[in-house]
This record gives sequence, structure tokens and C-alpha cells, in this order.
Amino acid sequence: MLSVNDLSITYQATQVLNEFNLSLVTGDIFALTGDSGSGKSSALRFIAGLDEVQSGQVVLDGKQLSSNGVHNIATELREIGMVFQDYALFPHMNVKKNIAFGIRHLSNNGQKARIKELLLMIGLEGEGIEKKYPHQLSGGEQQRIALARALAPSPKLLLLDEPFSSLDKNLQEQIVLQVRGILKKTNITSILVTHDKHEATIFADKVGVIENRQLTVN
Ligand SMILES: Nc1ncnc2c1ncn2[C@@H]1O[C@H](COP(=O)(O)OP(=O)(O)OP(=O)(O)O)[C@@H](O)[C@H]1O
Repeated sequence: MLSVNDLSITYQATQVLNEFNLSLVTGDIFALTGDSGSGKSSALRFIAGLDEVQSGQVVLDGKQLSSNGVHNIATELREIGMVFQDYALFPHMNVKKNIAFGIRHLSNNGQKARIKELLLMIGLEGEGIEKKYPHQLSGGEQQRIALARALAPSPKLLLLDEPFSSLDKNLQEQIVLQVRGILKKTNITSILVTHDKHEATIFADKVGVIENRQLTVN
């Protein structure tokens, strides 16, 4: 379960979010929409512990991640997976190395088994995919590999910031639905940031919109 309580974000005297509250139960898929500059990515980055400390509290499965203006737990220890539009895959690493990135602590056999399981889950097993480099994959394949990489360490929460926006329109809906199916299968709590209302509706169980610095959940 995820709770974000009374999150307020201010940059140089400009308030972007005012008392943002969000509560999700395990397995919920939530979409965060709102106009450009409304604070969607800022909220996500705060949950991930990436930005400077602001006021608010984040609790994930009973663990206090941030509270009273302090990030209690560092980003890499939060058990949060991330798929962002502009830091997708490492271009100099093949698929296998990309997916293995967050599970380097496992034995070779452990890594191999997990990679196989994830490739099967995203429907990209076989065809020598493991040895391919990101530039040898289509946009949709790259996004599914990025998803596999984020899911490899079995995070408790997955944050997706506009991961579908650079995809070809024809492919977009298909990939959005595919990713939704994968997340439902793994029962992982997820938050998608998107400016696209249609995408939000087909992807998520619940859709929220940030307007006038506040979040409303429909
Ligand atoms: N680190 C920062 N320092 C100062 N201002 C910032 C910072 N990050 C974001 N902002 C400002 O805060 C506002 C919200 O930005 P944010 O990126 O969260 O919005 P968004 O809803 O994700 O927008 P978009 O859909 O365009 O990506 C914007 O006005 C932005 O310029």
C-alpha cells in the first residue's frame, strides 16, 4: 500500500503542489494527468526520493520513505522501479545486461533465470533478443525491455513517466494495453504520468488530475 500525505512542492517561491494526497492499495494502477507544468513529474520524483526535500510524507508498505521534509530512505533503497521516457535503456549494454542491471547481486544462474522469466512475461523470449543492443530494437520492444529492467528486482511500486509518448501512434495503444496486462499479472502498484487522457483511461484503474495545485481522483 502507498500513501502520499500532504505533499507540497515549492520551487523558488512558486508553489506547484499544495497538499497532494494519494492512497493506493497493492496492485492499483493509477494514472496522474494534468496540464503541462501542473506538477505531475515533480510528484513522481518526490515519491522516488529524487528531488530535494519538500514537505509531505510517503509511506510504502508500512515503511516511511519521506517525512517532515526529510527523505528517510535513499532512492536506490526504496524498492521503487522507474520507467521514464528519456532515460530508457543503457545504449552501450545489450538486453541481457540492461535487464540484469538491478539484480547484479544475484548469482549468474539467479540472474539468468530471472531474465528468462521476465522476457517470457513481456513476450520477447527467444530470437536471440538477449544479445541485441537497444538500437536494434523497435520503440515498443525497447519500452518492454525497460519495463523488464524496472521489474527485475521485484519492486513494490512502479513509476512510469510518459513512457509511451514517443511511440508510434498505431503501436501506442497496443503497448499500453500490453504493459497494463503485465502489471496486472504481477500485481504491482503503479503510477503512470501522462498528459494523454485516453491513454490514462485505458491504462489505469483510477485516474487523477492535478488542477490548481491539487489532485482530484475520479
Ligand atoms: N527542479 C526544479 N526547479 C525549479 N522549477 C522546477 C523544477 N522542476 C520543475 N519545476 C517547475 O515546476 C512546474 C511543474 O513541473 P513538472 O515537470 O512537475 O510538471 P509536469 O506536469 O510533469 O509537466 P509536463 O507534462 O510538461 O512534463 C513547472 O513550472 C516547472 O518549470
